[in-house]
Amino acid sequence: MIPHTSHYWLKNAHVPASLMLQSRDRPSSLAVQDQLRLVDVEIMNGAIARIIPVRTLTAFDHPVVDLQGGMVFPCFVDMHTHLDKGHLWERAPNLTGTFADGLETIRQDAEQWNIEDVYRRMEFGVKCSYAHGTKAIRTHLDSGGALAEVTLEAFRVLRDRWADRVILQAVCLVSLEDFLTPQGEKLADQIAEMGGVLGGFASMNPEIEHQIDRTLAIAQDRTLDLDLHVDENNNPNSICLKIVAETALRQQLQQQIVCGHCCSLAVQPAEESTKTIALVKQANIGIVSLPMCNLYLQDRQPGKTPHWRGITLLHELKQAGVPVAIASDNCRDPFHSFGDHDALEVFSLSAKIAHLDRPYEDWCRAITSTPADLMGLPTVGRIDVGLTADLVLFKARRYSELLSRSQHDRVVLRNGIAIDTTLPNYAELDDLQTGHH
Ligand SMILES: Nc1ccnc(=O)[nH]1
Repeated sequence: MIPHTSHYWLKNAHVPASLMLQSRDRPSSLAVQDQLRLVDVEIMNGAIARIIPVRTLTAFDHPVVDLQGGMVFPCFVDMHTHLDKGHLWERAPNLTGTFADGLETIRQDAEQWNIEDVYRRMEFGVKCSYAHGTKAIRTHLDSGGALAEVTLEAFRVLRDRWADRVILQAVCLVSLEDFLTPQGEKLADQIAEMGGVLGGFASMNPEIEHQIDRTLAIAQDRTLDLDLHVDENNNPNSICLKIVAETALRQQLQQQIVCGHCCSLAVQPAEESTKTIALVKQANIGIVSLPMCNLYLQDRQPGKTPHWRGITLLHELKQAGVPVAIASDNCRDPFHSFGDHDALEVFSLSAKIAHLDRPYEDWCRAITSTPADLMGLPTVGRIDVGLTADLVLFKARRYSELLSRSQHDRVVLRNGIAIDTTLPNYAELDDLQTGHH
């Protein structure tokens, strides 16, 4: 379908207005309900050369692909994953599906992790992600004790081998109390050396204020951005997000903070959550929600029907001007039995879980330009003249069509060239599923 030439046109493309800077002054050509613009896009030498309203040109002097109104997205950004844990469900299933058993199952399995095992499972995840149209991925890496040697090294090799296809960012994942110890300081140094992001798991305990204070100070010292797991529970007394925001304001922290999960915000009284959201906005914190994993883990009690959806206050945060992203989180591991690293599936399910369809507005930014900005990648996740032609082309012409099918026949362009979107075969990992146990 895409011509083998470096100069061609994509004609009749429906592009979300909010993903194009230059779209703002042209409301007349929007497909109003879904806020899409119908445009012709000129691709030249791997980049976007021109974007013009349809029927501006009557003749084209280069090959033309007529998309017939199909939607075009920029390549996706998946900003919260756990590639190191991925694809070990068969050897480490979570038999109750609870968060506590997820933690314990991983703790046991990780005793046997080595670089090859972690590398191959991580690369499997990256292959899926790339084939689905993702261009940038941030992964947390379990880094407690000796694990850091394994996960950080496997990550470095993966990042370098995939550098021409996927931008990979690493975040360490330890309990925040580790940052009160010399080992935590050493980990922060390693993260700084590899250009990573400082992360950890915050949960309520008598020392939490001190732990958060120290973690933020360590990041400030090394000019590291932060990406924390906070309040991944349904306990209204879990207020780590609020403490992070207050601490950042008090320290006048300059680094970008992202907080993931923030589930308990949704079960707090409105006067509490409103105050916290205002602090989050003031502290310039970005929020990433993990709707698929939290739907799986939250409110799980064996034999009982779940009552709540596990997501944070996506709408209220966004209305307050807080950058809100959504991401995959865990795939086929003890924290989430499913998942294929498909950002479109994340968006599609999130639209249904969180009602991102009333209206669709600019929610498409939550898997594209918003996480790109939070990851410090201002040219990724949008469609504009001069940017690389990294695009995902769908047959679907409207959101109702886009979000009703898996879109497995999508075309992914990287540098204007269609890539092979074949997914890796699960059998590639068979020898790892039995090797340890
Ligand atoms: N949701 C999660 C929490 C902590 N660790 C994970 O891998 N996933």
